Amino acid sequence: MTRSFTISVPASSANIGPGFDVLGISLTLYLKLDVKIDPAVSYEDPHNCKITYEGEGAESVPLVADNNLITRTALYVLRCNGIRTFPTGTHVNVNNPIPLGRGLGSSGAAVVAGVILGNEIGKLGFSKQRMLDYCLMIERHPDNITAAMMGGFVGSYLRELSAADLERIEIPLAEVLPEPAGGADTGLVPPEPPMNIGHHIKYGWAKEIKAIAIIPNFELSTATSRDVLPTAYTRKDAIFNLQRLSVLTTALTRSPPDADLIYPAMQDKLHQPYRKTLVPGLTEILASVTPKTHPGLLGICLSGAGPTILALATERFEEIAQEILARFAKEKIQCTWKLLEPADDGATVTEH
Ligand SMILES: Nc1ncnc2c1ncn2[C@@H]1O[C@H](COP(=O)(O)OP(=O)(O)O)[C@@H](O)[C@H]1O
Ligand SMILES: N[C@@H](CCOP(=O)(O)O)C(=O)O
Repeated sequence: MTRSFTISVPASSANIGPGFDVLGISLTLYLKLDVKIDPAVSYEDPHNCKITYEGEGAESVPLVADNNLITRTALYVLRCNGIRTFPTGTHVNVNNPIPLGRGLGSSGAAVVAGVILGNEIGKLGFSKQRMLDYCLMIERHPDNITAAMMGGFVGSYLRELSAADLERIEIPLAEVLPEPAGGADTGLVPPEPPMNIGHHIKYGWAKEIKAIAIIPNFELSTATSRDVLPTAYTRKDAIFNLQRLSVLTTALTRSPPDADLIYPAMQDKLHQPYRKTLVPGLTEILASVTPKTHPGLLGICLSGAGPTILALATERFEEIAQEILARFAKEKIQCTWKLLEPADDGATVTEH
């Protein structure tokens, strides 16, 4: 029997200033997979999976099942559960409006979509909480993944794992995801993730607050942007962030939002100062676009690992965006911008 369904997963912005690897907001920009399984059709593919792709990344994303992040993730979930390939006649059409490598959680959305795809195809019946465990074996900071899966404005942490569980989660990624084998199935059974790796809480969000994403026209991989970070911090800098984080999560729930509280609470000393070398103009933009110069602005930060800038505001969205665009233009960087809101439902599956 033919089956078709759609998986929808939102983009996300991680960190929100001081919440490095902790805070995330899902955003109303959705990666969509239209999946059709027709056993009467046979695709010439060793994994029985035909991938078609539209949108961001269409020129670069591989369309081979064991090489594409979405289907490779789905294969990992299936193989952990004793299923080697997609069912005969699987067609996955990807529609992706999330720009790649810009700090808007494209890889997080792809991993979440892949885990949900594996769960649906294998009829595994996992809860979102269990699916998070699978996601966290692949993308190991929980901020984007949790926001994309659960939706809304979320805080998350990783449970301290037992020595045996730690061994399972610390194995190299190449041993978790099936390696592109050019068609040959190596027979590898990947390790199942430990239970309940990630814990999260969903905060409220003041209805007046919208998110302006200013997106530069260059990619910055999360890995490169993490490589510039130090391995140790001073107590002073850790306390600086913790103090702001403790205020910010509640300040963003209060109506009307208080810019005097939120703007300083979105300052950070753990990642943004180190990433300025990768995003020309970053320090100047963060310091000079303020609620005083731009009424309506509440706070401003690097979105995820960058290079996108996220400005939270209640009004004058166009004006704020144009100011940041002009500042990037001085650095010879062209940008686009989008006005977004938290995507409350997170990832969803709709049967047709
Ligand atoms: N829709 C997608 N399909 C396949 N691969 C994707 C998709 N989205 C992202 N990726 C992979 O993730 C990479 C970007 O991840 P990353 O550097 O973490 O940036 P981002 O901030 O966008 O998450 C891309 O280069 C690509 O390899
Ligand atoms: N906390 C991570 C978040 C990375 O987000 P992405 O959207 O850039 O993938 C980090 O700051 O490295």
